[in-house]
Amino acid sequence: MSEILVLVEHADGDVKKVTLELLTLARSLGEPSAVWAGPGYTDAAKARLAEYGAAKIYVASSEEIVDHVVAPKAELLAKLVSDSSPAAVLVAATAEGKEIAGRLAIKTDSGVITDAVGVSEGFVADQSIFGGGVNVRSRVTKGTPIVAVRPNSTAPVAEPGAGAEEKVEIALSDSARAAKVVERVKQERGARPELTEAAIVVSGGRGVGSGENFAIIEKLADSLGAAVGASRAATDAGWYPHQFQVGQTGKTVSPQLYIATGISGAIQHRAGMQTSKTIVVINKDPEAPIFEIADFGVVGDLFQVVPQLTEEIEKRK
Ligand SMILES: Cc1cc2nc3c(=O)[nH]c(=O)nc-3n(C[C@H](O)[C@H](O)[C@H](O)COP(=O)(O)OP(=O)(O)OC[C@H]3O[C@@H](n4cnc5c(N)ncnc54)[C@H](O)[C@@H]3O)c2cc1C
Repeated sequence: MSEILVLVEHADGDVKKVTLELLTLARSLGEPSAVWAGPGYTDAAKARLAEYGAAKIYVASSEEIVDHVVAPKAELLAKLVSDSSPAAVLVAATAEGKEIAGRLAIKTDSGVITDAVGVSEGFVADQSIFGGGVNVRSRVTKGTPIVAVRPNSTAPVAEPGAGAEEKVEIALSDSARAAKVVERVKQERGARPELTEAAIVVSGGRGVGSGENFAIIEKLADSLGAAVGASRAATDAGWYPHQFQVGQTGKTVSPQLYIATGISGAIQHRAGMQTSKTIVVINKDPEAPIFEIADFGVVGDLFQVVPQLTEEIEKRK
């Protein structure tokens, strides 16, 4: 069976959900080999990768890999492409993943497709463009297909693989060492789950009215153990940080439950949340386009509905 390399995204030793999605996708195309770059590899990480079908796990755990943000990972993948001639390489379409994909394409003289939302037989990649208005199918015609797949495009499904470990030594080139990390400041992580990995997301839009008012969105989110998201209108107004923006130019989420409050449902917002399993809308305008994709809708003032909903949820705990 043809080998598909999957670059592992990990933080603090934990394998990120997007990697489980990529392994699931890779299983439908061939035999996945996970590629772990940098320190932090543990037995738990190995078990997780094998649980989702990694037949092989390449481990390059040199500290040096994280001393130089992106370039070493591209060099590592290029070495593996040259050594084992895989049928394709899948990376997450995160900012870092896309840069690695581009560098790898140059190094291996291959074609690259970014922001895919699916990959099917023959490595034909689906891309959803113009805010989900147009679907494009593309195929790499030169070299090893390199595809950056958007998080939350595939539902992760466990199916065990052999998880055979293979250590990889890599001698970085001078150009990979040309930019070195001089300081790392860890971002404060609150108690809430990470936006793209959360099972429930509560988002607020322009209807929330101010940054202070986002407190009621946060309260509802906390009552459900959810992440908080925001529309671009809310982030552009400075009411909520940009890293929480959902949509075409923000994050793509696909939780079990998405609660949209005070959001009209512009196509660019929908592009980032329309694959959520259940969508609940709270909006005072019954004509708001977001109701078109709602499973449940409440026509009402969010300043009345949201606190009542939070209170009811808290009572039932
Ligand atoms: C290139 C490009 C990229 C973009 N990328 C993104 C993106 O990634 N994400 C994104 O979100 N947008 C994006 N946008 C912007 C997008 O087009 C919309 O402008 C934006 O999504 C609107 O945000 P909103 O729904 O919060 O605001 P509005 O469209 O103003 O809607 C506010 C809603 O709140 C409701 N409301 C008001 N008061 C209350 C209340 N008290 N109770 C209940 N409901 C109330 C109103 O009825 C209305 O439906 C992008 C635009 C462009 C051009």
